[in-house]
Amino acid sequence: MKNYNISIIKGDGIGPEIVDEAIKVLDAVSYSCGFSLEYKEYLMGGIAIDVTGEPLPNETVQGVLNSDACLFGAIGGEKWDTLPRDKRPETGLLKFREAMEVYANLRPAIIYDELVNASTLKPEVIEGVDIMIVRELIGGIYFGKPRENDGFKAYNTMVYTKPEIERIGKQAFELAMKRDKRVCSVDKANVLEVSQLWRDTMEEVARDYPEVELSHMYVDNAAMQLVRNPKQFDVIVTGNIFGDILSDTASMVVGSIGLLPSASTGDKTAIYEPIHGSAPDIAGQGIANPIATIESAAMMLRYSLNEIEAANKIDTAIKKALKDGYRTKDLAAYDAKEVVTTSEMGDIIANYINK
Ligand SMILES: NC(=O)C1=CN([C@@H]2O[C@H](COP(=O)(O)OP(=O)(O)OC[C@H]3O[C@@H](n4cnc5c(N)ncnc54)[C@H](O)[C@@H]3O)[C@@H](O)[C@H]2O)C=CC1
Ligand SMILES: CC(C)CC(=O)C(=O)O
Ligand SMILES: [Mg+2]
Repeated sequence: MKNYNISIIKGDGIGPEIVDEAIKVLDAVSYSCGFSLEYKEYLMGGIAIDVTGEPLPNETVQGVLNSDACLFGAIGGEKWDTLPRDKRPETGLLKFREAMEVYANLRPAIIYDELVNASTLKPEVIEGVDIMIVRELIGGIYFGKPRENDGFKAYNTMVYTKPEIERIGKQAFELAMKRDKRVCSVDKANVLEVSQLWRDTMEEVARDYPEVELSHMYVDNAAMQLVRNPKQFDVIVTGNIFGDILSDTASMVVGSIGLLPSASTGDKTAIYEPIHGSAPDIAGQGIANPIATIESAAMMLRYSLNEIEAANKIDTAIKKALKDGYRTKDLAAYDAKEVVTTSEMGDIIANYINK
């Protein structure tokens, strides 16, 4: 029987709640498809600070590097917000992504037929939406130096090199080749030098993909177009901060931030994580939507473990749970037959794996 080593980072806030549900579903699907998963848990974020004094213990990096794939919840919370920047949970996460060299963050935003009414948009605008946001994850303004805040003047630096843009561009075009062959590159080239390099480099990458149509859009317009007519997008490729913001917007286009999964990939171990944060406002209440994390686990099976049948089974089980009217609180107003807790939603999806 095939056995995979999975590193688990639950993190803070709702992190442990949602990751536990994804593990429940992974256990059901691995049993059903005849492979096994061995989990090892590692610390990152606020919990790691509390236990070890560091937001990213070295053991976590080594453990994840030695695993086949990593499933991650979320980190952060008010308790750690007053720490110096380099000691904060978010810095641990950024350092983690950098250490794993996961430069490509794939964030699919797909409307479930069962949740068309949950979208903030009209059904005719939302039906059939299937967007892949390809966000550059280890460069740009979140990482650029110099960065400083001396209490009077503060600055950050947005930097991209041509090779960094080329590698994320190639990822976007490769994905587009398997989809509708359209890439929209989002930047702010009317104002930023770094965006001009981004745009010019995307044009160069596009020459190797003559079948793919490349368009460019300024990020302010892209934010508007996402809610005006999301179906115009197939693959969106963009930098770190723009992708961060646009994917949260895209989540409400398809109904809830609790629905959007992601894969953070590079040449080492990939990390699978929901796009949302640790949601301290709802932590411990059993109302978080675990679907984004469960779907991230499905992406892990598909991309890192090549267990396609198992990934498809998770997709089908999620759709069945939604079709049968089960909703967590975030979606309670939309065609709910029964409003369920985080843990009940995990149970329902796990039980539907073999039905
Ligand atoms: N990848 C990560 O670990 C991330 C961590 N963060 C951190 O998370 C903390 C909270 O940040 P926020 O800006 O509040 O963003 P957030 O994404 O945690 O929450 C934003 C809003 O969405 C809701 N929400 C999020 N996930 C949900 C789910 N699964 N089901 C139902 N509702 C959900 C929350 O209750 C909140 O009202 C901060 O410390 C932030 O730095 C933020 C984004 C990503
Ligand atoms: C701490 C942030 C950089 C994480 C975030 O908002 C994200 O990756 O979506
Ligand atoms: Mg974000």
